[in-house]
Amino acid sequence: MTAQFVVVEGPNGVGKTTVARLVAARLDGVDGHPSLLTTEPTRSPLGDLLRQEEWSLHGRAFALALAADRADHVETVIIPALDAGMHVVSDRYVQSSMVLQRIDGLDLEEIWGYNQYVLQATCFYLEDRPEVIAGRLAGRRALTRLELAGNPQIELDYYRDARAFLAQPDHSWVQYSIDCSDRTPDDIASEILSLLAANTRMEG
Ligand SMILES: Nc1ncnc2c1ncn2[C@@H]1O[C@H](COP(=O)(O)OP(=O)(O)O)[C@@H](O)[C@H]1O
Ligand SMILES: Cc1cn([C@H]2C[C@H](O)[C@@H](COP(=O)(O)OP(=O)(O)O)O2)c(=O)[nH]c1=O
Repeated sequence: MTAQFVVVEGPNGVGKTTVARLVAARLDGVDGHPSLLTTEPTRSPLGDLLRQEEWSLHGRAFALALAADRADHVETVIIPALDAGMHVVSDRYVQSSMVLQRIDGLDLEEIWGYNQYVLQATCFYLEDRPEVIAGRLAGRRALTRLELAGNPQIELDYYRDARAFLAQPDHSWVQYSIDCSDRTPDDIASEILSLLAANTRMEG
C-alpha cells in the first residue's frame, strides 16, 4: 500500500489512544513505509496551551484555536511525513471538533468553516456501549471540561452526524465505524489493518 493517513476517532474513553498506538505499531514498515503516531491537540506549544487552557477558553475562541493547531499540524507534521513516505496515524482529528465544539455550543457548519482546509484521511470511528464508556470515564481521576459537558451517548450521536457530513458527495471521505464491544484492542487494530488493506486494493 502507499503511505496512509489514518485517523482514529470516537468518544472520550472508547479506546482511541490505545488503538491508535497499536495501529501505528502494526503499520510500521508495511510496504516499506515507517509510521508516525501523532495526536490532536498536538504536542506543540500551542497544543499544550490548549490542553492547559480548556477551562478558560470556550466556544468559538476554543474552536478557532483548535483549528489553528490543526492547520499547523497538517502543514508542518502530516503533509511532510506523508511526502517522506511515512504512514501517519492521528489520535483525534477534525471530527473531534465536529463533536466537542458542538457540545461547546457551535453548529456543524461553523466548525467546518474553520476546518475546511484539512487534508482528507481514512477515518475509523470507534464505538462501544455508552455504559461501558461511562464506566471507564468514572475510573478517571480528573475529567476535562468537555468530558463533563457531554456524555458518551451524545458523543456517539454527534460522531454519526460528523460521519454523515463527511460522506456527502462534496467530501466523500473514506470512513468506517468499528464496533469495539467486548473486543480486545489487538482485535480492533487487526480489523483496522484489514480494512485499510482492502481499501487500498480497491483503489489500486
Ligand atoms: N477494547 C478495550 N477493551 C477494554 N479496555 C480498553 C479497550 N480499549 C481501551 N481500553 C481501556 O480504556 C481506557 C481508555 O482508553 P483510551 O485509549 O485512553 O481511550 P480514549 O483515548 O478514547 O480516551 C484505558 O484504561 C484503556 O486501557
Ligand atoms: C482535538 C480536540 C480536542 N479537544 C479537547 C478534548 C479534551 O478535553 C482535550 C484534550 O484531548 P484529549 O484527547 O483528552 O488529549 P490528552 O489525552 O492528550 O490530554 O481537548 C476538543 O475539544 N476538540 C478537538 O478538536
